[in-house]
Amino acid sequence: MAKILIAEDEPSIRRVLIKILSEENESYFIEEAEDGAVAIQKIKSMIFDLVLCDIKMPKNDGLEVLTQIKEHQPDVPVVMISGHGDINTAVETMRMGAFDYIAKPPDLNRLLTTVRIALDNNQLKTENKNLKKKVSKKYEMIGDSESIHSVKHIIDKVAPTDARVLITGENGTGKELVAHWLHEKSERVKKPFIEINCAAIPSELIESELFGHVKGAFTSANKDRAGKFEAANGGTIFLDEIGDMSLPAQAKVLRALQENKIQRVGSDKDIKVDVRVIAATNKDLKNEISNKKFREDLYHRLAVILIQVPSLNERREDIPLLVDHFAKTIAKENGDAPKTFSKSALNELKSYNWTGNIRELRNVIERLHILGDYEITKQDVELFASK
Ligand SMILES: Nc1ncnc2c1ncn2[C@@H]1O[C@H](COP(=O)(O)OP(=O)(O)OP(=O)(O)O)[C@@H](O)[C@H]1O
Repeated sequence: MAKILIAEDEPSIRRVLIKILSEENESYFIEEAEDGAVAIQKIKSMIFDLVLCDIKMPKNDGLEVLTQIKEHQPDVPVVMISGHGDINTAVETMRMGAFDYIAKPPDLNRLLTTVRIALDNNQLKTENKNLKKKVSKKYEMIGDSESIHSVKHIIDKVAPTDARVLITGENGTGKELVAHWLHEKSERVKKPFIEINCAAIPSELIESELFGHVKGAFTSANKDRAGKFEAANGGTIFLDEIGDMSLPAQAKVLRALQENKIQRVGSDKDIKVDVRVIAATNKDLKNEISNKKFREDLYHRLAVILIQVPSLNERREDIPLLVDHFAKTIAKENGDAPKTFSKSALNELKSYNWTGNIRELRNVIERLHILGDYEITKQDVELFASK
């Protein structure tokens, strides 16, 4: 249900506007203000999705109302209503942040189109904001240990540069989280962050996945297709599980890194790309190099900056914080009130020998939440963690 404020001193025009809008959509909730002062008072006490605002009004004019809206509800779209001779002022209000203006007497079609666009725009903005909030919550990096602080410190130092980063660490230690923050804190943030799990893609498909292909390059290539490198142009590509990439694909990635150019599979045309590369692996790449499974030259190209993400066991002091974080998020996901673990329960969780994978800790908290068991013993932890 959209909440609309109509600020207009001429009763006949106010009536027409209310009629048009109510007929357009019965669910619109419409508030009226007969002068600028009433409009300002309503703006201070209610949240609106749209304001239609006359320019000439007694007490406070449309410009003053607009200024107040920008101060109290900066995101709400404001459509100004201008009479004869107000056109210059109407244009001025656009500079002040008005969404649009319509002339008096209001033309039905123009009014409805403007209202629809303004409301859609507003909804999109709100959805975007919520999405952003969700994304940053999802990527929260919890921890106060020295090791996690040093990871955060490197992220802050390295993120704004274009340096390539190799992130190492056991499964589920938070490598993806680190890659995400390197992008988020860089100037590339408004451009794409493209992730590719090299272990999950069959080796015969990885080249086409990374670099795209042209029609006819192979049997199922029935049209030209861009790959992830092109999709990430201007942004960041995150090559997760790079240690599992085939040698031919490694050779192609190496060329892309050396020359900032790629070729789609089946084409010899170079395509310039500007992509920052971040890679991650849980493998010991030095070992893989000795075993001829990973190219040494590629390693050196990738590992300009090395970030070693500590495993959970190396930062046990963070366990109570993580437990609290997971208990809260799991409770929220289930629509329950968050509960807290006792000190002795936390100590049991802290002293358990985890695999290092943070997901394991989260799973245990989830099981305990489902059972409503927040008072746990060593045996409980062992039982739940080993499941
Ligand atoms: N410091 C942290 N604070 C809160 N959650 C974390 C932290 N580190 C990791 N996580 C969570 O643990 C899970 C595993 O993290 P992530 O996927 O980043 O690990 P990974 O090392 O990339 O895993 P994999 O090796 O399986 O690719 C995710 O749900 C992530 O949100």
